[in-house]
Amino acid sequence: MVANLQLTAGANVLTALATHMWLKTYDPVSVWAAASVLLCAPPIVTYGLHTLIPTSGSYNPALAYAVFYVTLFVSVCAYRLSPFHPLAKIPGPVILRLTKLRIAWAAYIGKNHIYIKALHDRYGPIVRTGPNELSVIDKDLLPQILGNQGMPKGPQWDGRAFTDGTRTFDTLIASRNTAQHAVMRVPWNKAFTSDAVKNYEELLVPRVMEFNDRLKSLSASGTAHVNIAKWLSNFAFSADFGLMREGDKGQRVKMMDKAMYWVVKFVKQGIQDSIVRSQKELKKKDIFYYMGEASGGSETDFKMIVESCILATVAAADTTASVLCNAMYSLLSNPEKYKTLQQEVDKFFAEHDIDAGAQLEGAEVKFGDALAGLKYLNAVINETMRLFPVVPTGLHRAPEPGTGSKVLQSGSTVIVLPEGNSVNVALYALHRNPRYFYPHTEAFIPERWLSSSEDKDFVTVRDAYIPFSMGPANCAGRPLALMEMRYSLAFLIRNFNMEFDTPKHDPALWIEGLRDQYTLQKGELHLRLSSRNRA
Ligand code: HEM
Repeated sequence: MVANLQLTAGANVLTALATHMWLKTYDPVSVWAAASVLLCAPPIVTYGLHTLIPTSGSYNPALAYAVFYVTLFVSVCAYRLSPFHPLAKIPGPVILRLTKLRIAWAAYIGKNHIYIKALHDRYGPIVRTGPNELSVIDKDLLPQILGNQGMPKGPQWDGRAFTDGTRTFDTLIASRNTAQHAVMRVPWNKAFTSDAVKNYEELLVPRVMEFNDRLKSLSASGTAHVNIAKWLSNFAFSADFGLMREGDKGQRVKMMDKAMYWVVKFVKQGIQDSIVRSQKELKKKDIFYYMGEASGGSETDFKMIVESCILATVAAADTTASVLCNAMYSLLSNPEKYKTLQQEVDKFFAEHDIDAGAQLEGAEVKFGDALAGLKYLNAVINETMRLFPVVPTGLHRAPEPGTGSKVLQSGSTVIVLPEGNSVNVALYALHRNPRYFYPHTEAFIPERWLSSSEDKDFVTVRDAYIPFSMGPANCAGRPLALMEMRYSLAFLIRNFNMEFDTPKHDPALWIEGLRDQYTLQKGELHLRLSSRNRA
């Protein structure tokens, strides 16, 4: 009997160790392969043994499972804590060396950005945030991670290809293969040349006008109480879905807020919308026009338009709205900065004679290039994206499969990152690193963007500021996003007096409501708003 137990236990200890070796060597393995081994290995090995050695007593599957799982658990924990792990020398809390459960909790409550920043404050610019994962905010490592010689997207994007139930749609943002990503990126680059962006300006200007008109009519009889966060989200969606006129009837903005959780539901709606677009609006010179042109009318057209529609909608809409809301919050929290911006904008509108209402009706009035020259406006947008980056922790990269490993070096620190391990660049912590932005790192000071490199008042290390990421997978829509934000902010500041709607709504709740769900999701921002008197 004792010999039987020893035999079963010994066989399953060896099986568990072999399973750990297999997982370690070939990770990531498919869920099915892992589940099959974990479920079937103990009974098969034990049964086989008892069949081969008839004198070994009765077959005991419960004991087999118990020994197998306990051994596997101990082996995995010991390895993750051991000096033999490739990330062993990187500092970080012990619990994160063992499991990502703590990070998963922070992500679940939407506060991953705060948690990761606290880790960097304590452990330095390179932290081990999981058994096989690092978080990095060392600017010298950014090109090696995100740049042309960097790495493709990491495993967080596995399984994120969209499906409508019958077809699968690969997306640019989720592509983990460098060559495939480069091919998929071509139409996006064509869709954001400076000529193309000038065409989008024609579509954008009437939207900005309509947005302002709607707010003006709300405040026609004095002061309007508005949740500007909701209005700005609707504004960002308005070109595609006509929300400003109809309200959020299709619940797309609401769905969007939860999109990172309920991707499939959102995508089914996105596919439906893209079918409508591809049938109706491809002739217009919008993003989809250029996408269609780039594909040359091939049979992949439809697939690409669908994929692009979904990605552009997800990538474009709540990103710009998030920055605009955070800019409003920051300006209203710093009245002297608000005043400085208002003076600059008023001067600009006067100089360009933009105040003659009728002139603004037509989309032919375009001054995006001139707005790009407004120093303080741009400084406000920069400072907002420094403190509130739209992708706070999610720039995830991993060594290209088949390359073995990636070597990262900063000064005397050398990290060898084998396949199966990954790196996150946490913009929220990077942009709030006092090494790069000093003094008053946590404060909203647009002036730091106006300083020159000789300026002694501010340290502003521009290489450490990458709100649109960098390298081959940087934000494809950057020029459009910047243009949209400049227009929207300049017109809001020019046309309205705004203040927090206190005491009815506590502005502090705005910060509490910000959630890191890959993009920075927002809560409500209640303002009192009145139209500014015009001469
Ligand atoms: C303030 C607004 C925006 C910010 C801060 C922003 C930021 C970002 C960031 C940080 C990434 C890179 C993710 C990574 O490296 O893993 C990204 C990717 C992307 N963004 Fe934006 N974005 C904005 C608006 C837009 C707009 C308006 C569009 C298009 C209409 C857009 C389209 C994309 C696309 C297609 C990608 C994927 C690029 C690739 O994987 O090659 N974004 N964005």
